[in-house]
Amino acid sequence: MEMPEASKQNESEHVQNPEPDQILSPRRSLQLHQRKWWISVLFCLFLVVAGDSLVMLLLNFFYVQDNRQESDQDLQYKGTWLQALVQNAAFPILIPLFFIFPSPKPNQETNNTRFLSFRLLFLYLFLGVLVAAHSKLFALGKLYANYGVFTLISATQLIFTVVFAAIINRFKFTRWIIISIILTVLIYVFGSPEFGGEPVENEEFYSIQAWLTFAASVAFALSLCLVQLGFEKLLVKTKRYGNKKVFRMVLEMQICVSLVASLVCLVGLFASGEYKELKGDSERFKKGETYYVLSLVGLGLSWQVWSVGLIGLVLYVSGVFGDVVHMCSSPLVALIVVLAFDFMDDDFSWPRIGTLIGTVLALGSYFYTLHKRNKKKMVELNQSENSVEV
Ligand SMILES: Nc1nc2[nH]cnc2c(=O)[nH]1
Repeated sequence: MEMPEASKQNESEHVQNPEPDQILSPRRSLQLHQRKWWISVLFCLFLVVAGDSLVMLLLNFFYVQDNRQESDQDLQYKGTWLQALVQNAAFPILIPLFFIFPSPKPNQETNNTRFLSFRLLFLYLFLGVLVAAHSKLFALGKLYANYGVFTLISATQLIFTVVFAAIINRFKFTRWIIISIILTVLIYVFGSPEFGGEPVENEEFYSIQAWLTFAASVAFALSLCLVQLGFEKLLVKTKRYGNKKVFRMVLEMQICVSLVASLVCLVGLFASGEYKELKGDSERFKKGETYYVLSLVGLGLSWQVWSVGLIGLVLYVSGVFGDVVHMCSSPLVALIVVLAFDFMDDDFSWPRIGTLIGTVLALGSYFYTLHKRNKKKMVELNQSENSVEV
């Protein structure tokens, strides 16, 4: 059969200009690929830890500056739609990055089918609503009672992530991953930072807080596993971005999901009437309205840094690993909060030093599994090369 002209041209271009990876031996190419992968993983890990630290610093700044002692009792529980909106709304800063990052050629056979676009659209819509829900629920949960109780209940997010990952992603657990998960839960519970948004004693609602935080943890865990499923089944397997996992996928996911989540939170802000309080809130801010706006902008940007890192870890490794890194950052965040704020009774004592050491062990044992997986791939390649030579 006669080959179409365009396809002939494509093929000859392909032969004349092979991709850099194709010039190298398979072994060298795998080595380079694994090195790039490690750099991407470490970069995303850095983003998650930096995002977590910045968010907690700015949240503490926000609530310390909010002059609640000087106003009527119950202001503490308002402003949660605003917090949920801030968690998602700064996504437009990612749009220029999306166009800067290179996109590999899409696969001609599978790209642009209507069915695929519909499924992807549905996934982004569903994830957007889920992210809006956990943003709002976590914001409420944090403000309803003691932060120690909040971390105790929100530690279940990792347990839910593990369960969903086993069901949805068919996640394979190793002994080292299980050790890492157990250590992470302990670190998160015992190494939590101080939080300036705690209510005073007569405002605490433990039973409501428990349910809200529980629901937030389930929604967060489900969103991580669905993001992973979306990457695997809709973006990578269908070769929408060629054969590779590329950072552009992370940006696409984050921009689309945050757009939907921001719209939901915006509707919540107006429908609940919370928007009417923004003026009073900004006037009550000790450092003045400019700092009120700046702290919200800073929070918005910090949440984006965190989310991009988290989704990056889901793409390159898994939802479980993303959650492990997020929760392991807790002792480091606690240390930064001790250094930055002068909260009563908040010091970096031996139990917290212990959680910091635990963090190294938890991440170390997960990294050990990742290292072993990479090594296994290299050994398999060597074996297949040897069997071809024989
Ligand atoms: N997933 C998640 N975990 C948290 N731990 C403390 N705050 C949060 C939050 O807002 N989201």
